Amino acid sequence: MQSLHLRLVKVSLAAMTTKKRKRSSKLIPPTPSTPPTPQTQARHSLNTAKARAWAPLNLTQAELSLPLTFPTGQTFRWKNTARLEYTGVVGSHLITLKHLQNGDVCYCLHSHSHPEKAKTALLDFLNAAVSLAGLWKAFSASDARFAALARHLSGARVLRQDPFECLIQFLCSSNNNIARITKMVDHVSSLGEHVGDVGGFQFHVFPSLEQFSSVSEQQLRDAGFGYRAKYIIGTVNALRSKPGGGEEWLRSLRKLDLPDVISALSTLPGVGPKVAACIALFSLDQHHAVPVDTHVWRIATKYLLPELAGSQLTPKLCNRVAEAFVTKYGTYAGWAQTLLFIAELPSQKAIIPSHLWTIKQRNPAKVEDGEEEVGPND
Ligand SMILES: Nc1nc2[nH]c(O)nc2c(=O)[nH]1
Repeated sequence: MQSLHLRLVKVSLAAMTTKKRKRSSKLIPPTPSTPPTPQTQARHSLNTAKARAWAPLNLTQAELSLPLTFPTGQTFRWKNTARLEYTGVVGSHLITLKHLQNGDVCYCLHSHSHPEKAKTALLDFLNAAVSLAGLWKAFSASDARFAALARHLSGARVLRQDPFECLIQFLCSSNNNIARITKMVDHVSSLGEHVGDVGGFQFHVFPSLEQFSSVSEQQLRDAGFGYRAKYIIGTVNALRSKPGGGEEWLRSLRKLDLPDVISALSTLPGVGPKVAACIALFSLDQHHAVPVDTHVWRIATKYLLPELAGSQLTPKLCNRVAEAFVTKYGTYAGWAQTLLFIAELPSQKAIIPSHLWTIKQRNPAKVEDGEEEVGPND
């Protein structure tokens, strides 16, 4: 478990290059939405760091590693609130998860209301019904490199996020790095109801589509969102025009087949094939969705489709890569992609033997570029 902690420290340091700090500081800190009410204040005092009530979750570290699941690019809402502890909001429930000495995960609710509902929502959010160890055994049997990486990155799980929350986060993610995306997501999150503070972080329920309507493109631009402001507001407007409600429309995509899900998401401003695949995988039960960007292309041309090395990545080749992943790993190919993607993050390099690295040396010019997409520069 010690090595997991070291890794976390590395994640924070990786986000602190001078240039990135300069760019990040352009983002105006979010204004708190509603001041704490007597109810929320009472809620905070229910579970102070000293008097927390922890309960087991029946997930071992091989099923869920918090440091490999939360700060590695699929959600930007969970905070590292203490050593081997992460806190976030699922629905309206403020929850802290932590690893015990033996690696098992336990949880603590910061409110006494609806504990059963909160636990059910948490298990759903964690995709707990899917056996990660079982999947990885199968992936490892068909791929020796996957097997070698899996030994070092045990417990990197795919989440089942709220689709609207996932969509807005990935609109913030385009050409962006984890530190800056997190600031943007914190900013918009502050539009939602404040549910508590833990470890010095403020937590909010993710704002509803209706709450997003109170923000203008200019306000987001002024807050440092750049061109993403237009996409967020355009998407909010497109969703608001859906008969029956935009959040319901998004949730209904869970019942469709992957190509229809990608087509539907692609009608929203700012959603291209990669962002659509991330939303499909991380919130819409599309376990074989495979996000393809330059980082995944590099992995694919080195290990899966060497005959394509040297070609230019086109939308057609993106599909070819996704198909190659499905051929190799099957109906949960997106879960395999997640491990291979995480293995590329520099924050993981300290724990992965160098013979397993795809990139042997980082390109200093790209490291300087704080706009680089989530991936090997994070
Ligand atoms: N597991 C993955 N996480 C991601 N975050 C992000 O921006 N892209 C990816 C990805 O391809 N896989």
